[in-house]
Amino acid sequence: MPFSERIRKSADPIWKASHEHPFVQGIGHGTLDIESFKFFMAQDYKYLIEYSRVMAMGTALAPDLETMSGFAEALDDTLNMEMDLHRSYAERLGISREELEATVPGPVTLAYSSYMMAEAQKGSIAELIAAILPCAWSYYEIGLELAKIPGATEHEQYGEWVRMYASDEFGEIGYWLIRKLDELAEGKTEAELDRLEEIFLNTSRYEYMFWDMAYKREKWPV
Ligand SMILES: Cc1ncc(C[n+]2csc(CCO)c2C)c(N)n1
Repeated sequence: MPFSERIRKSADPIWKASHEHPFVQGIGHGTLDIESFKFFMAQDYKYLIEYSRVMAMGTALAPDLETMSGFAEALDDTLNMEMDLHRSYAERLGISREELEATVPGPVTLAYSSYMMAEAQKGSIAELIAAILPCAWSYYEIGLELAKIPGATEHEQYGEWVRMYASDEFGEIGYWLIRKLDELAEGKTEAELDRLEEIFLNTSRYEYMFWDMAYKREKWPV
């Protein structure tokens, strides 16, 4: 069994909880409170800045040109395609560019992005990929699931979001990371694989927490 299949299986209960979360279902059915969506997009914008730094580290740590170029491409897609979605939604929803950039990261956003960065700084490309993979892979799965709901891709507010994450272009980034991790997993000891699985499970949990904090518009308690 490829390593990606093993970790996807063990993360299944967490991923199911994310798919069923009222925030995710609310996007698909067009019923999500727009204030929660605005909150999410602003927090996500800050998250994506940190995610981009991790991908830049992946570019620097890459052992060969093919891997380097894959990371550089994914980095470009995040900064210039995915974050464009956030910038255009923000404009439409009345959030200025300054406001977007000045968003204070909430507790989950900060914890999630700091954890990814900490794993990336340990220096192994496999750990870095294990940390960022749930992000790219789970959004594609969610995008595809939501796109099956009648009317979801055409919804006035959330249709564009669903179309972007269900797109082949986003799928490709996820599949590329999966292939890389499977290649890197070959020849690793069971203890090393367990460690990669633990990282993958942790960022899968953070993905769930991110949906939940956006739904509740969670702020710092003091
Ligand atoms: C919390 C959070 N998790 C995942 C994504 C989705 N995402 C982030 S980077 C990337 C890969 C290509 O750029 C994808 C699909 C997000 N936006 N926010």
